[in-house]
Amino acid sequence: MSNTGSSNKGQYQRPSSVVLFPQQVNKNRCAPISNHNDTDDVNTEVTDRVIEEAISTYSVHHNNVLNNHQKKLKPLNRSTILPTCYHIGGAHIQEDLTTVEGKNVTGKEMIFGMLQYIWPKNDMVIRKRVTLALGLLAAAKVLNVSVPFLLKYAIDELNENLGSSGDALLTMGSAPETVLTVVSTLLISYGVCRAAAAGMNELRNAVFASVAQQSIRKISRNVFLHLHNLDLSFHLSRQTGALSKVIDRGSRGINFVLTAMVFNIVPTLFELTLVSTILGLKCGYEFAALSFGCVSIYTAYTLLVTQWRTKFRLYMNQAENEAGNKAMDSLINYETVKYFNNELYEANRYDKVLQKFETASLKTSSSLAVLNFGQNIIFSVTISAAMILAAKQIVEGNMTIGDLAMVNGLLFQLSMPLGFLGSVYREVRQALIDMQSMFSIMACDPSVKNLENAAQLAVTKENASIEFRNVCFGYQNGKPILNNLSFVVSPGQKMAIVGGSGSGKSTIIRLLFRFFEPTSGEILIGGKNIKDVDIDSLRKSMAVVPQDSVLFHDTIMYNLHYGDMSKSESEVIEAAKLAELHNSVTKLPNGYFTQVGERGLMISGGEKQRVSIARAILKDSPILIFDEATSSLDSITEQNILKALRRATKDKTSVCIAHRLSTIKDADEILILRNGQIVERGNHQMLMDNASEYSELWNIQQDTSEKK
Ligand SMILES: Nc1ncnc2c1ncn2[C@@H]1O[C@H](COP(=O)(O)OP(=O)(O)OP(=O)(O)O)[C@@H](O)[C@H]1O
Ligand SMILES: N[C@@H](CCC(=O)N[C@@H](CS)C(=O)NCC(=O)O)C(=O)O
Repeated sequence: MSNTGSSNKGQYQRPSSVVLFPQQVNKNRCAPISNHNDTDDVNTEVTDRVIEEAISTYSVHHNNVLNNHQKKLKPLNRSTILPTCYHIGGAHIQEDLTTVEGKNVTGKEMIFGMLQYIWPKNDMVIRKRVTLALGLLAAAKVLNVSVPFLLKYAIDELNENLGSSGDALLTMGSAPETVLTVVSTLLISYGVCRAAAAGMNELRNAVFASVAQQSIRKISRNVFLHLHNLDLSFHLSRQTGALSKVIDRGSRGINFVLTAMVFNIVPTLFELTLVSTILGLKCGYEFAALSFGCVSIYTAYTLLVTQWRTKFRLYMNQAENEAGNKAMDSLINYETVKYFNNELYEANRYDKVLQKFETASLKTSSSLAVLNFGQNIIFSVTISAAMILAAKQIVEGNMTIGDLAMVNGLLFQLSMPLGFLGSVYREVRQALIDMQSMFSIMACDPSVKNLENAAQLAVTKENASIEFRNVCFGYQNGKPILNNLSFVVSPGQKMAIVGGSGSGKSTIIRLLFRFFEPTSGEILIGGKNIKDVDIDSLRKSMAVVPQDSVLFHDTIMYNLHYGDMSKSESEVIEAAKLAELHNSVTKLPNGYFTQVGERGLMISGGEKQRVSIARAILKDSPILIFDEATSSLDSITEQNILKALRRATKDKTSVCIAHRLSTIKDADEILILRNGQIVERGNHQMLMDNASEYSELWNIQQDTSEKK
């Protein structure tokens, strides 16, 4: 069994902040749907990090067989973890997340999934908020539409009461003071309505922000929990970094779609209907047709141009990622670059990608200019045409000058939310793709799951037996790993498993923990087939010291406490003493509150392994499993640990996987495994008495240690 624990040291550590592009700092906000707040990107990074770490700790714990190259986390480029519309100029374009694809999800399922969060069954507070936000939205739109009306009335009032010379003193109707009072009131109302509409929009944002944030939180939590409930095989076959991106983007996608719907698409449609109806009723059907026609042409033009220019953004994002990776790779290889005097070469290589970025970026901005200019022309032509029509009606005596101002105001206001249509379209499309990835993971079912009404496994020291009955297993069809394996470990006994690399030792542990199901045969614990019992209770009955001790990026105390969060600090320290860790920890600058660093890289391999042992001791389960528990220890520590292990395993059933035979000499039974089959079995003395493979191995190891 190879020890991959120490090799973690060579793994890539993501730099905390490498800002390679100044643009990445200049976040772009989509004004009409700006419910991100300034802390969003920081939070995203933190959430991303926490999720990635938790999942990677999970997969690394159980993923000893994957080689280090596969296990390396793909470095996250900063831009890929920024929320939507914080990316350079707006959307990110879908990267290849095929590694995390799950089941196919229909649009209906996605809408239903989304509604569960925005209109939750048992949360009246959220429902009230959504209703209030919609009410505010309708009120704001009505107020907005009334603004041009107030202007119209003010102009008409002035116009009707002024003399033809325009001299205010030569009023034709009411007294000048009265006219002024009426006009002032109308114009003050104009200002109040404008301000009130803006105020209601802000209030609506504030009311809905909490719904959106709560749904993001709930979704992220649910997906996270779901990921933990999925099979080990799911995690082994997927990239952890990509998984965390799926959660992040998917939940943000939902937020984006909701926000775009509630704040942009639906209100704009509402306003369009309102404006067209008013224009139709008040000014005639030509005006209604004009506004409808304008919006239709505008929409078609925007969608077409947006589709055409999306490829420039794709090139830009690709070049950005490439440049980020090149710079990162070059900086990681800092020493190598120096050894070979290749600084200029590296800079030129980097510059080539920057050139690509520059070209794509220029195309993006010039195509944006085309889009914006075209959109502007469509509205300008419409407004001009509408005013010419109005002027004609005024001349014919069917409309007033106030009506002309009203038509202008209504159409101008309509153009405002439509100014972001292209971005909203692009972002919503992207959000739907992101949501699809997330919902399809949510639709993945774990293949190992509890039977309905599965019984709790109640294992005590007295009945803590383990039995493998004719167990066969293979990870892939046609490649058997365990071959008709049978053995029994009685309560309180210590069994050892010895065998070459790849002989299937760790697989036995994975089957015991029910990370996989045997192809045939049965596994019994405490006399119960583990297939029939509750998985949680099964895993509670065993404590494991894994081959690869990966720690959480927290303090030693936190990592030890992880064995059993319900235990007190003094019990944690007691466990650390039993695992011969206490003395090493007290020598550290912050003692138990020393940070262990990402994946525990800041403490030694031996210390990490003792943390694992201590937390297994803390878990205090009737069955203890050691997968090469002493592999990272020097001989002196090993002796101490062995003492500790003997103490820990006293009265407990234990299974020890070991390469160093000295560590399992006292086992009640030793199994020698080859190609998933037991080739020799017996206790140390019995095996030594025969001319066994074990005795040969023992002698070789004794010779080696004597030579040392
Ligand atoms: N998830 C997996 N998918 C496919 N094959 C796997 C998987 N995990 C392990 N294997 C293969 O199964 C075989 C047994 O693996 P296992 O980890 O049980 O060996 P081991 O005896 O513990 O080896 P080592 O001493 O090197 O840890 C190996 O050939 C390994 O490549
Ligand atoms: N009027 C255009 C552009 C709107 C706009 O300015 N969008 C912001 C993002 S919310 C932006 O920076 N876009 C850059 C781009 O589209 O390249 C449209 O309808 O899409």
